[in-house]
Amino acid sequence: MLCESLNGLCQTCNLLLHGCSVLCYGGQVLSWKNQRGEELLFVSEKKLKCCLINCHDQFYDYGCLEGNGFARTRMWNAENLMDVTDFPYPTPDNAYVDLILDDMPDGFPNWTKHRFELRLRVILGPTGDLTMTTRVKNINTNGKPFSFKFSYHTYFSVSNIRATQIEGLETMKYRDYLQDGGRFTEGANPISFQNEVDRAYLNTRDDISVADLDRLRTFTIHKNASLTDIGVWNPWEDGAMHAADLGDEEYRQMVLVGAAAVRKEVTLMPFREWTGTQRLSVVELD
Ligand SMILES: O=P(O)(O)OC[C@H]1O[C@@H](O)[C@H](O)[C@@H](O)[C@@H]1O
Repeated sequence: MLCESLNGLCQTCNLLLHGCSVLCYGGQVLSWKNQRGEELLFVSEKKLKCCLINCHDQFYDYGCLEGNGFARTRMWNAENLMDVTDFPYPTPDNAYVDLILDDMPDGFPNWTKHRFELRLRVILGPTGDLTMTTRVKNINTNGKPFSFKFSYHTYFSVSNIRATQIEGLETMKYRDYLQDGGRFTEGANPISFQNEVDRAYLNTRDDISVADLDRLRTFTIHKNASLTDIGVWNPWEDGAMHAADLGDEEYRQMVLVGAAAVRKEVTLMPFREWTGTQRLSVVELD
């Protein structure tokens, strides 16, 4: 692992020299490349914030908290996790980095009673697979449980959103955040994109694919059982024009598909922990 300063502001940790780079700001994976050195993740040219795998918790119960959680806008620290517990154990042919966020978030009046520890391990495997495991631990000393929801925001780079399909979510139930979170059932075909999509597919299978039909590239997300759901988002033209952190045309080159636990809140008693793992792999035909 090699750590360096980026713009004097944020520390990045590079896993191997070419494969992957992780940003301490927000606990985000900034770059994941294939063997030809091509970037597989989407990075907005407009702002750093819209980069890639955005690991964060959503503490929905607490209305005053930032939308989409606070972990993504906090500085995490690189710190090796000594007790491995449920974390995938790094082997000699893996490269990995451990990040921690355990500060009390300031300015969240309804959250001040709770102390938590968030850890993220990012592993780059010998075949280029990228595994992220997040552990949330309740370290309250006041005997109180807390509840949260969680999602990985994985921004895949695609050549053309109109030639992008998601496979594995057919016939699944989903919440549509563009229709007040209403529940619907997906049709029998792979998902394609003709306009804005902002959904959480519920209780999905564990392997979901994102096919870039123009580039003959297929990403697969493999998730563990504690991540029951899959979030899918593309803001389309109007949404991109109104998003402060996305260029007007950038919606064409990205799709957010990430493992999540949003159907039900996770409730943790003091000193209990929860882990959620997603592994990304890519297959290219040319
Ligand atoms: O910019 P972020 O935090 O990655 O979020 C992008 C989108 O992610 C989706 O999952 C949310 O439902 C949207 O509301 C949100 O705008």
